[in-house]
Amino acid sequence: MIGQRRVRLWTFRSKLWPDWRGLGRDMAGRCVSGRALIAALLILLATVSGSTGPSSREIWGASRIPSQFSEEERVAIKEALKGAIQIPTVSFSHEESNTTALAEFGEYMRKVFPTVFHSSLIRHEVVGTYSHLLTVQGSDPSLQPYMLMAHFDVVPAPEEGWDVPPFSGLERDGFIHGRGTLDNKNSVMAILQALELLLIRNYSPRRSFFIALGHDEEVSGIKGAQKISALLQARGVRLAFLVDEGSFIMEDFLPNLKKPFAMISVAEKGALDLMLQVNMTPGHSSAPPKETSIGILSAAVSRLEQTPMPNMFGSGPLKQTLKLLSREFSFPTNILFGNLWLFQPIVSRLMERNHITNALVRTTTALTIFNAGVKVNVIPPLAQATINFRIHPSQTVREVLELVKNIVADDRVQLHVLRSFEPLPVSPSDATAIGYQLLQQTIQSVFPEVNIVVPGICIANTDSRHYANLTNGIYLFNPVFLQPQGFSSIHGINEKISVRNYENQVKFIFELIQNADTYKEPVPHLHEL
Ligand SMILES: CCCCCCCC/C=C\CCCCCCCC(=O)N[C@@H](Cc1c[nH]c2ccccc12)C(=O)O
Ligand SMILES: [Zn+2]
Ligand SMILES: [Zn+2]
Repeated sequence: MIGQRRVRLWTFRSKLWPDWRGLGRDMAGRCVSGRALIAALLILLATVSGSTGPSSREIWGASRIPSQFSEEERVAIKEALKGAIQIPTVSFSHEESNTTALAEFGEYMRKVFPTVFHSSLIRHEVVGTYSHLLTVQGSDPSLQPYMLMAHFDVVPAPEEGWDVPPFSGLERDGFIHGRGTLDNKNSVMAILQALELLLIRNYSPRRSFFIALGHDEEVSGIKGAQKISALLQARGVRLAFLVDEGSFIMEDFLPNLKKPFAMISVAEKGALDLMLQVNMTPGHSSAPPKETSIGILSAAVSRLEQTPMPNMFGSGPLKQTLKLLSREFSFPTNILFGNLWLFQPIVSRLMERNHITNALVRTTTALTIFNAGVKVNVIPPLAQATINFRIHPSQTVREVLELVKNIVADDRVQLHVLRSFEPLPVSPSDATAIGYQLLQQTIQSVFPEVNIVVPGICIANTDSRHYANLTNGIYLFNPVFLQPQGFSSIHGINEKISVRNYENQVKFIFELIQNADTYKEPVPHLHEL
């Protein structure tokens, strides 16, 4: 079976080792004939054909299907994404979504990926009316399954400000434009596309895996991801790891760092939606009281905005992120990041300077809704404001509430928790963490220009939290290069993905699935007593 031939290449390579160090010499150091040398090289080439770089050859060591796609396939790959963008699968609110489009998207996937949806290895279920669960049956039941996740609902996209209509899927200057090209139809389509291409090449996976495609992630995944998770739990499924959106290959996010780095988020912030409310006696605006509901509420809200939550730098995965990144910087940042035991106070302040890095070091406070008043000459009785806090992995909902009470410090301001959830536990990123290791190795082989892979924090929330009951290995990573401008386009205007980025995303998943099948647990290091 293709992909199942297990060749311990490193053993093979170590046998050839003397020749590798001194090409053209045999094990005794004598010169070997040109023909013998060519023969050895040919055997070696045949064995590793299809691997994408030296690192993948060394690590995976099995015969593989190369992630090379024909011209015709490359056209089909991008056209499939364009078609997906044209279906306006908008989640407007918890109550309202474009259900016609959600259903159409299901039909579209079946049409574009016929091999996936007709494969005898794959069980397809529609969950929560519009979400999709695919169970891909591997040949080796001793291997623990994993899950690839994505969502196909999108946030609304009014046309104002867009260079091209947001649901056109137009290709211009090497980019496919439209809502969902980064968040997150790219992942839905890339996962299915990679599997389609593998199946067409008769690949049959060894390790079982699930593909979970949510239809309501943008409104928190209660009807989709949560239901899929419950279904899997009822079936007794435990996952080795899962991969979802939430982080990228970052470019130009940190001053003085020009080289891209891949950030795999291993932690996701918690959240607290808090409504502040002030009730006062209504009256005629011609004789206003000294303080009104609006004034009292505004002052409280302003105090919250002006008093940032504590800087938590030093606890959580960020220290490790910067430590690993330090060698990518030049002087003096390399010294600062590399010696946090000494420079932590300075670095933690530096991180606060930019709104994105600030979100990595603390619980953020975002004033998002404000309501009061109905008429210009009426003092309103009621004023309400809603604040969205994103909770740092080292804090809890209770701690944030306590801090809020102390900052507001006014009994006339009532606090109502609309919704809250704790940060997700930090997933492992050590040498034994299969999900992290697989992602890291696949990044290194598919993107040789990316020097470094670091664990990070996801500052937003994803559907993955619904699966925390099934695994402790939750990894958030999209194999796509992202610049700050691209980050602003997510939920903003002019969201787009380059054709090259998208092709590489397909290639990445094509490789990842194969790597998951050949992954070897690291041998535990034995210490001498
Ligand atoms: C030193 C490193 C510097 C690197 C900087 C990092 C920059 C961050 C770059 C990218 C982050 C992108 C995050 C994308 C994921 C977006 C997911 C999303 O938009 N979620 C929404 C909706 C949502 C989903 N589940 C829930 C649950 C509860 C509330 C909302 C949601 C969101 O978070 O609001
Ligand atoms: Zn998303
Ligand atoms: Zn989103």
